[in-house]
Amino acid sequence: MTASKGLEGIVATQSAISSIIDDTLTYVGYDIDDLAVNASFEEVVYLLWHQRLPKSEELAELKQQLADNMSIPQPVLDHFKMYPINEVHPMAALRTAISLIGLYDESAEDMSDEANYQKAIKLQAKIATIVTAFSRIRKGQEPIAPKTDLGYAANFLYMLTGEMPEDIAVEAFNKALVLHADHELNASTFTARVCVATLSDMYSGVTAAIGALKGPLHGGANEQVMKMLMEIGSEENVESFIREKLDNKEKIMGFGHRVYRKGDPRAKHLREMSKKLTTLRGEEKYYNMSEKIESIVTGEKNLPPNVDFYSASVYHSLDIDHDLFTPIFAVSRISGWVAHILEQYSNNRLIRPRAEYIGPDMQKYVPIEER
Ligand SMILES: CC(=O)SCCNC(=O)CCNC(=O)[C@H](O)C(C)(C)COP(=O)(O)OP(=O)(O)OC[C@H]1O[C@@H](n2cnc3c(N)ncnc32)[C@H](O)[C@@H]1OP(=O)(O)O
Ligand SMILES: O=C([O-])CC(=O)C(=O)O
Repeated sequence: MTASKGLEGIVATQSAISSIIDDTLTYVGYDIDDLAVNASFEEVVYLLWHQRLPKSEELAELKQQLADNMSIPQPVLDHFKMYPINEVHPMAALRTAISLIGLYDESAEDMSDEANYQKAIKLQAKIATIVTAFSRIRKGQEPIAPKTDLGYAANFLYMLTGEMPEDIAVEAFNKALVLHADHELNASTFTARVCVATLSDMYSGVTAAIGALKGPLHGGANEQVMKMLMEIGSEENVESFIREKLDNKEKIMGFGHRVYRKGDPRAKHLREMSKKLTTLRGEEKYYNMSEKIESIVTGEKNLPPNVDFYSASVYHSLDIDHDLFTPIFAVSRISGWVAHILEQYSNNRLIRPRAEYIGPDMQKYVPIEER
């Protein structure tokens, strides 16, 4: 038995949800470039959960179900006030809150297909409210109730600020949600599948997935990218900052990928949005700095940007707090986690790989007084 470090190159499951072949990403066979330009996030959610695009009445029904399920139990809101909220990372708060809302769902342990589908809707609906309510409560503001006539992207931005978002912000946010929704067997999705393959419940699977997404080698990279841009501060500083990091063999956040070699197809959409939005906000410097970083890192290391790189300046341009970038990733990716959890339940087998043992051999027990 020989281990593949990080399970590189191991095919661990079959899936009909999304695929990455020759650097092309598809959701259920639809190219991400096509969906990014044409689809609403709700259509993508339906696509991932049903493996087909919705007809208009099916889409309307899903939108209604999401709108009807957005409120969260008062004890979850009260819970945010119980700890030093300004010292807590929103991803940690989200991880706990998702687990907590499971306690208020009477059907949490009901493993029927219908109950699991209802849980999917509840989770997708409530995660937007959790993230926005947390953000407001920590600023001493009251949470804002969703508007049932708004789409998912618009509602998120509305609940965050209490103001009706501009069309351009809704369009950009919707596109970002579409681009982040699913990604084959990435670390957080794999985590979710491993968890529920024990026949544990959906809340456990999603809670585990949030924990995996939080790390800076995965979804947590988008916040780190913004931190780096702020630290660099100006275009003139890019060259020396990045070269020093590369010389010190430090990783540049937002670059590299386990699967893509030539590049992440999502990055170009985010690059385009970053250019447009930073220009509109008079903050072109973040786009210009990003472009310069890209040119150095690709030139020196042949590492293209991943989805996390330009999403940072996009979210910054939408006036979103930097530590909410990864929770927003989760708001989108929960659609993929849930799709994979439903797929895992539908054809389940316990996921239990082996380890290549490299520890000592043939040891004899030594009584404690003789050690
Ligand atoms: C949504 C997402 O999860 S997208 C990924 C988000 N994560 C990041 O942006 C963090 C930065 N990137 C990375 O850490 C990695 O590229 C990962 C985690 C994405 C992929 O990791 P792996 O496939 O395990 O590649 P690994 O970390 O082994 O890197 C291979 C080589 O490329 C180098 N490398 C990889 N990424 C980077 C980077 N961002 N900056 C500099 N060097 C890098 C490594 O140092 C290593 O070099 P070596 O062979 O000389 O030791
Ligand atoms: O697939 C991966 O390893 C990481 C990634 O890009 C994602 O989850 O979107």
